Amino acid sequence: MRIRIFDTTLRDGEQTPGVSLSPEQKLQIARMLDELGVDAIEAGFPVISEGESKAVKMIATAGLSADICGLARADKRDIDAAADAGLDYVHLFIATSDIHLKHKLMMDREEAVRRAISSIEYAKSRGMKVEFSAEDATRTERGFLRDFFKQVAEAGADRADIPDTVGYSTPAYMAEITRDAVEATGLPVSVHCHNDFGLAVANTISGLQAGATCAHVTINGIGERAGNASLEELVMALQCLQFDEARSTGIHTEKLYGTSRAVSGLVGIQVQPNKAIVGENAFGHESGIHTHGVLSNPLTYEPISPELVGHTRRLEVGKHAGLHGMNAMLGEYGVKPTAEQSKVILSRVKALGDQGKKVTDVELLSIAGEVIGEPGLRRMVQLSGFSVSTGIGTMPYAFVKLNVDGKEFSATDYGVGPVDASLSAMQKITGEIAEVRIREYGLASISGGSNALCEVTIGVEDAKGNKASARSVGEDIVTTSVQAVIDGMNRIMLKKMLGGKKTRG
Ligand SMILES: CC(=O)SCCNC(=O)CCNC(=O)[C@H](O)C(C)(C)COP(=O)(O)OP(=O)(O)OC[C@H]1O[C@@H](n2cnc3c(N)ncnc32)[C@H](O)[C@@H]1OP(=O)(O)O
Ligand SMILES: CC(C)C(=O)C(=O)O
Ligand SMILES: [Mg+2]
Repeated sequence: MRIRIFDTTLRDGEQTPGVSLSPEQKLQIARMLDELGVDAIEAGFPVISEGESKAVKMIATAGLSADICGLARADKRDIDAAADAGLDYVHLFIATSDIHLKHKLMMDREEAVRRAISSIEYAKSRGMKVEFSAEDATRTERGFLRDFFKQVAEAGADRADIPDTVGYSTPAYMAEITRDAVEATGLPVSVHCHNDFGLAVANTISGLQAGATCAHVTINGIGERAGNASLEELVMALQCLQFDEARSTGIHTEKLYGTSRAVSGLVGIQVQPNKAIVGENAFGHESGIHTHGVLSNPLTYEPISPELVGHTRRLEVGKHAGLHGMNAMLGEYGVKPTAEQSKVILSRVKALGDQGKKVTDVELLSIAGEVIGEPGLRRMVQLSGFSVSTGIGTMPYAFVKLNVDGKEFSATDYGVGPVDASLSAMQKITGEIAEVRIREYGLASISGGSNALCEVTIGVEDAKGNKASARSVGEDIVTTSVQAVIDGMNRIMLKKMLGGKKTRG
């Protein structure tokens, strides 16, 4: 069976506290969603602001293949705003649970039914198709919910949606009320599940198994509070797991990782490393037993291949590493130690791990270089001097001194902030010695408080197109940024130095 993917990244996803997109950014994401192959895009909630209405209009007239929809309360003004934004498909909603009726809408069930019916009739009179949601359906008295949906269908709605507004349902209950809604309406039914108890995807699947044919989802699972069902998790689960009946989607799965990263950048929300399918660690391995298995056959410790979702496999070394994985990593650089040398290298890697340190591949190569007597395998770029000044009413300014293969280089520069000034000064030196430029920079806080740890990820590239990325974690944003660039440079220089050589040792 073909499942319809209704993406609400631009509506519920944008309701994530602190997230706000310009019309141009919304259009950019809508185009990506369209290329990803979603069936419907909830472009926004037109009545909420001028910019939102403009964004919805831009998306509705962009010639995308997906159906474009907008949200509206059971209120004439909202429906007019949706129609005026050029929509021919509106997502109407009204709450049906007693807690929402009594404490939020201050109306009884009969009034909610009347408002639902009149809003559907009005939207239809304005020439729009209607998907109707019974907000907080999962906390609504079951008999009333069934009856409500029946009347929604009789009033002319084209689709019915079951929102688990505060993520309160269990998979079993989602199945029960989905069966009710399908029977009561005879319409195509959607499920819209929130993740407050981490069950959004499980509840969505359960609704689909019980007869729903459409899933409301968001990229990276962003949305109100703990978010919505994640598009990438749902799509891959439907495609790869064992179910009673096969369910497919029109998603081009190889675009999932790229879309996830692009949306993350635009909304300013980092993807957690252990997020299923698209997290940085989703196909990352350090443990020796796992890397050994994966090297022999990736399916030993990966349920699907990373290429299927546009991701890449990554091996790391550290306290949990084993010989097979470590040797494979060294092999990627053409370094082939003897069995005895490997054991020594591994014990030094583990000793660093025991001190709580992360071991990058540059450090691994440097240790290997010392052990096998290959002095070239070391950090060629070292920071030998650094100062930065910043403040209000002054231009941030940085001085950087690098030791590159025994030679000292220094540079100064200004920037919009201390990180920018430092990286511009570094760029002057790296450009001069190796034509290396910084092409990506990302900064995230990984703990709370003013003494939070920050994580910097960078991508660097030389004139010949050699690329490297590096990640650095530290307490100081500026020095951590500088360290990340130095790690990236060392990687590029090692890659260049080892290029072509296949074996050593
Ligand atoms: C579960 C969900 O995700 S629901 C969607 C949530 N999304 C948003 O709220 C988007 C951003 N919202 C906004 O910009 C504003 O809240 C607006 C423009 C929608 C409304 O703003 P305001 O007029 O200032 O009202 P406010 O937000 O304070 O209160 C909500 C009003 O909507 C009413 N309302 C809520 N849901 C519905 C509904 N489905 N149908 C009709 N009215 C509704 C409330 O009763 C309240 O009405 P009142 O002002 O007459 O008391
Ligand atoms: C607007 C509705 C469908 C919603 O987002 C919810 O109830 O979670
Ligand atoms: Mg929602």
